Amino acid sequence: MTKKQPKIAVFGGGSWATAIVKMLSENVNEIGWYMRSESVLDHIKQNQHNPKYISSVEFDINQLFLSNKINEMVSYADYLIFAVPSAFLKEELEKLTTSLEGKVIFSAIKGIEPESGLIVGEYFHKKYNIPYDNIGVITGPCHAEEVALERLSYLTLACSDESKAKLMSSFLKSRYINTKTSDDIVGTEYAAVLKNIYAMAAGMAHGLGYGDNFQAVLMSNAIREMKRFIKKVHKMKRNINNSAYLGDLLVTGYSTFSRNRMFGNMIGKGYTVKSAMMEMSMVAEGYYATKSAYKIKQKNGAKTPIIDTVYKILYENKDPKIEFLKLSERLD
Ligand SMILES: NC(=O)C1=CN([C@@H]2O[C@H](COP(=O)(O)OP(=O)(O)OC[C@H]3O[C@@H](n4cnc5c(N)ncnc54)[C@H](O)[C@@H]3O)[C@@H](O)[C@H]2O)C=CC1
Ligand SMILES: O=C(CO)COP(=O)(O)O
Repeated sequence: MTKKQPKIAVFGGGSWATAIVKMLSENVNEIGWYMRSESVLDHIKQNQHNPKYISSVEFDINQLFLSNKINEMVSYADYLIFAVPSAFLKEELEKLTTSLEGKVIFSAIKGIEPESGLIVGEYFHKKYNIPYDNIGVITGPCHAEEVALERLSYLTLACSDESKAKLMSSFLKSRYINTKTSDDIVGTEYAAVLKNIYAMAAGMAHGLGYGDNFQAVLMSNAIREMKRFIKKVHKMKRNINNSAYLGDLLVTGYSTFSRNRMFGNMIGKGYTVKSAMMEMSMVAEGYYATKSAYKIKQKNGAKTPIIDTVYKILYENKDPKIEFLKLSERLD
């Protein structure tokens, strides 16, 4: 007798949730997809694509179980993938009346829940009593736009229970998606959060007129800073040069698809935080992450000149030009 395949659902209606549903649709017969907007769901049902995010991706509606009722979707699924921006996670989860007991939660969110200052895995563990063996992370250098184009991409699936990481890997792997598993759920999550801050720094530098030579030094310093930071929060043997850490830093720091880089670029060019936010139709997680990461590093004493610089510019209204001059003297 073949083992029953667990039911899987994606929570979120943005670019990344849409890309994840696409990747799953290569392997999974029925995928649950929750998002808040009923009108977007109706549009998907009628037109087979998400009207707002990576709308070039076409879905086979027969493969989708669509709902804007979060409790209905939680009851339906065994494996829950969250791809809601971190700033809205708490608000979404507060709608839950259905228990999360026994569910396996994978976070595809690359951010820190702002109110608690916790990475998403820790948030589910501490606030919803989910055991760490039932928590996983979907990460890696991967932009939703390139998934839509079916350009070869690599994901890392992290979970302390290797069988769950492998199962998630089998759901996502395809002709254009390669997967790898890891047991570093804390380190991979922090890396995914921090690289957004460094990508904002890269964007700021570009907006200020620094060139490729400077960016290479910035990225080289960023990976060392990331290593120091992660070692303070969760010491274990890891290779920081792996794709989930260095790879994701590089794609976000260099890609024109990166929203964090775009946001930083606007700040470097002289936009205020408010005007840069208004200009963006998508989420730059690094903005929120900077505040949380700065607080964490104040507690653990990690040396983080790049995070400090970005924090001063975004939250203390300091002049990017002056702060980058000071930073440039600290880089090597
Ligand atoms: N876009 C990408 O290539 C990747 C994104 N991620 C991560 O995925 C997460 C989601 O990002 P994207 O899908 O790219 O975002 P997006 O910018 O494409 O979409 C924003 C999403 O936030 C939702 N939203 C806006 N206001 C909301 C509210 N008040 N309550 C609940 N939801 C609200 C929108 O409906 C939309 O679904 C982020 O943590 C991001 O770092 C991770 C890997 C790749
Ligand atoms: O995480 C990402 C790529 O791996 C997406 O980065 P941005 O949110 O900056 O677009």
